[in-house]
Amino acid sequence: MGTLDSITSPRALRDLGDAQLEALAAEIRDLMIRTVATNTGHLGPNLGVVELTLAIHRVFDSPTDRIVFDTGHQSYVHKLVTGRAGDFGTLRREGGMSGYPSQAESDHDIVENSHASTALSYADGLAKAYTIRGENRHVVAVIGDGALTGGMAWEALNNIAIAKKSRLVIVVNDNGRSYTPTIGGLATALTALRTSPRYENVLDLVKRRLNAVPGVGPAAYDALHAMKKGVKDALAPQGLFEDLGLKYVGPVDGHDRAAMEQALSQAKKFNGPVIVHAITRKGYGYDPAERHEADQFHAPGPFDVQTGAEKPKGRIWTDYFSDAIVEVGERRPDVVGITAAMMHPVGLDAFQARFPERTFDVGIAEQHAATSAAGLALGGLHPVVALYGTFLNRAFDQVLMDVALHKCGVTFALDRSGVTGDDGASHNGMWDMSILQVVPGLRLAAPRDATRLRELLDEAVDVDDAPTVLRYPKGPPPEDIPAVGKAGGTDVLLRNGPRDVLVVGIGSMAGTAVEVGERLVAQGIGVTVIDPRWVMPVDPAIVDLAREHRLVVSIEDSGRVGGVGSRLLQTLNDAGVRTPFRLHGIPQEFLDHAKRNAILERIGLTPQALALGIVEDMSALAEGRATVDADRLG
Ligand SMILES: Cc1ncc(C[n+]2csc(CCOP(=O)(O)OP(=O)(O)O)c2C)c(N)n1
Ligand SMILES: CC(=O)[C@@H](O)[C@H](O)COP(=O)(O)O
Ligand SMILES: [Mg+2]
Repeated sequence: MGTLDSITSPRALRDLGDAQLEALAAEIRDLMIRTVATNTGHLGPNLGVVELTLAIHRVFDSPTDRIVFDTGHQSYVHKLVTGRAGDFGTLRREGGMSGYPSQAESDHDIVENSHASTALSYADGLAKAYTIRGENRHVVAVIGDGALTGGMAWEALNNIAIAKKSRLVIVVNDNGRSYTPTIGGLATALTALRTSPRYENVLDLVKRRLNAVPGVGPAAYDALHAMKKGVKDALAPQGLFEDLGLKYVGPVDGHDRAAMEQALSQAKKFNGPVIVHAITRKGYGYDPAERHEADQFHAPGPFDVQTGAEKPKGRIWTDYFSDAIVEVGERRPDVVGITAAMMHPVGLDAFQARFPERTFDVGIAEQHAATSAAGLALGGLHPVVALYGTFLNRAFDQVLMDVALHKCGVTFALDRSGVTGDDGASHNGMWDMSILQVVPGLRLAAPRDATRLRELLDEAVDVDDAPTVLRYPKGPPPEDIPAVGKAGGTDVLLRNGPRDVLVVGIGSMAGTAVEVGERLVAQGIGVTVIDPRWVMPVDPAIVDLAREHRLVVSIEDSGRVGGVGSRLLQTLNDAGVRTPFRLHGIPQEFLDHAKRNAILERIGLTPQALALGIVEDMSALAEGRATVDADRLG
């Protein structure tokens, strides 16, 4: 029975002595390592915030004081000390604990969105609300150095700096990395502050001298603080936070829990906005994570606890994109690659190794990525911006008004599109094919397999007068799905019997569509299965095919509302084609975390469920029931 089991509330942490807290930290690390080794998750980030989180919960009183985690991937320790240690074995399991804060799990959790750089804005709002309501509550925001490279964080800081009554403590968890080392001027400024030895040595010297003086009291420490400010002004580079008018405490060793508590207590006393700059190491306390070259076990797959060796995983869509973009780079010297702090996860690392001067990591700054890509295109290059689908959401206006309005030849490669599953609601790439439908001139492709990914990427980078988008899911692609014919630019994947049902399989759902077709054939229903490849603009050949069939069914791994199916339906309406239409996609709701296949099963995007639905639709048609018109737009 470890100490952790006795921590049913964070207040219990205050009764523990130093030795018990040391033991607790070790117990927490051990549990996280063993659990993530099988469940997967964000081990590196959480190993780096053990002492920091314990200190926060000992100085502040959650949930009266609110704790907001930016991105939320580093909230395991917080969960463990807020009464959820017993459930930790269900981490990222369907029906189990989320890998991010969850209001449904605990009233200690408040922000669930896993999109980075939002915490300071939430915290600004919360602190102002408590001030206006006269509630004596502190807000503590934990934000990583990577998340600080996101524009929203600076929009928030600009406001927080003048919100003098906000009892807001911002803990900058500075481990120098996003996945890879954090880039940019901010990282340089943080590093300068973190590593100015003269600043540290002078302060230690002053502290030692003060301690040697008998009867040193609080006045002397206030004098030390004033001196520290003077020292910092004199020796350390001007803190960019102080230039904004924010109080600054640090840098503090984020693994020295007592030092963190002292800094947090000092910050708490300010009763106004203040930054506590904590220096930590990602993966701290687990050698395989600390030594992990690529990303210090940011989000490892299953691994061996003893050695840290990750279980080998087969090639995923990302790997095929990685190979294809290098080949494009070989033949097209004008093609450049852009990532938003996810060089390896999006598969641009090989391109970077081959073309370092043509690869840009812009930090967690998708909006800047999109508009700087427009600049690169206006300057005569062809940028390929590689993102996760869900993170394109925040750059929508940039795609619309900075890229498309100017007809810039920018290609967006959206990995993790469709249902991703493990990372919960804000990570599913289920929005891109809806929001991009309204962008004039934009061309959107959804490859069904690795061969089509390569083909479509080649076609996309040849378009220099409009934005092009490729979107593909998490995980391994299917075996190649050959076409048996063509209709316009559309691949025909299966044709059998009379023209009863036209099944439009979009991207990763093309394979499912073929299986649906095969089931229909077995039921004596005639079927044509097609893959549009380019889903925007709509291929006129599909309108002709729809006219010739008795029922059209679209299947997409994207939100139903405003997606490709909706666009196709509207196109048919506009062409006066009244063929009954059934539209299948992801229900427009926030999906709880679970494995991708389990979610697809639950929402009916499986060959069995889809085929059954079509058989029902066909009999409804035969009996003159009008249900299949339910999806027709007015
Ligand atoms: C808008 C957005 N872009 C990209 C990501 C992917 N992502 C998750 S964590 C992370 C790195 C975060 O670095 P940092 O804030 O320093 O936290 P650390 O992992 O170092 O604790 C990134 C890029 C995201 N969650 N949100
Ligand atoms: C927190 C975050 O946004 C990323 O770390 C994400 O969890 C990674 O997802 P994949 O595991 O699909 O690369
Ligand atoms: Mg970091």
